[in-house]
Amino acid sequence: TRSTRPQRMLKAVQKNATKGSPESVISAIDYFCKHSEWAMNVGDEKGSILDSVVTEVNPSTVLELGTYCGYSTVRIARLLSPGTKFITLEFNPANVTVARQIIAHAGLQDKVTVVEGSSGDLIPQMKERFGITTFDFIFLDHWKDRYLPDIKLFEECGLLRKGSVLLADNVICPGAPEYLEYVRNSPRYENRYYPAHLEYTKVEDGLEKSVFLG
Ligand SMILES: O=C(CSCCNC(=O)c1cc(-c2ccc(F)cc2)cc(O)c1O)c1ccc(O)c(O)c1
Ligand SMILES: [Mg+2]
Repeated sequence: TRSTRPQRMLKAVQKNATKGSPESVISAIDYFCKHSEWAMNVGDEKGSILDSVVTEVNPSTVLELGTYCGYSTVRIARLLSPGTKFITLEFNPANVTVARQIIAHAGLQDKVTVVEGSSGDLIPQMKERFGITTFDFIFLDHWKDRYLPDIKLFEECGLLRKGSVLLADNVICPGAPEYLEYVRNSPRYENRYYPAHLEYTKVEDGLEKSVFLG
């Protein structure tokens, strides 16, 4: 049967990227998406903004929602200090399989734990299953209609501390209007919008950074 787009992306990484080099894995995926097939990775423009926020926060605990093929997972993991606890959640088991191989090709398999399941089920298990008390940095890039229920879940589960940073992809396209309204109208968050474009296109998109004030 016909291969899937994530499987073709993995083949492109295995063919064109140097094993153990996160930068070459990132470049190979961006090249594939620009010249072969568009895919919903955060991409190079928004990826550079992600890099700058991760570097600024220098987190000890990180959660990513929406691994997909592991592109942003590799971008984040390559910047983390040794000993950082990094967990990424993916709903689709086929994507988990591809992501683990792309992360391994980058040599970053020891830096991150890829967990299969839905965020709604897994977020309440973070403390007991992974020994997390709070997250310093959270990257939201999964279903756009899950951003709002999941940020409320973080609050209810006590997974945020004063200064925790949340960065949300696609707040314009496909859009997360209810999430934006919530964080921008809540006195508990300080927000900043980073204008950019939908990965590999000229379509308007952007990232919203929200700092929890406690
Ligand atoms: O897609 C999902 C939900 S998780 C991925 C969320 N991410 C997105 O949806 C997402 C989408 C776009 C985007 C797509 C089409 C456009 F025309 C414009 C933008 C861009 C992004 O950067 C994104 O992050 C899923 C569900 C069940 C499964 O079985 C599975 O394999 C996958
Ligand atoms: Mg996205």
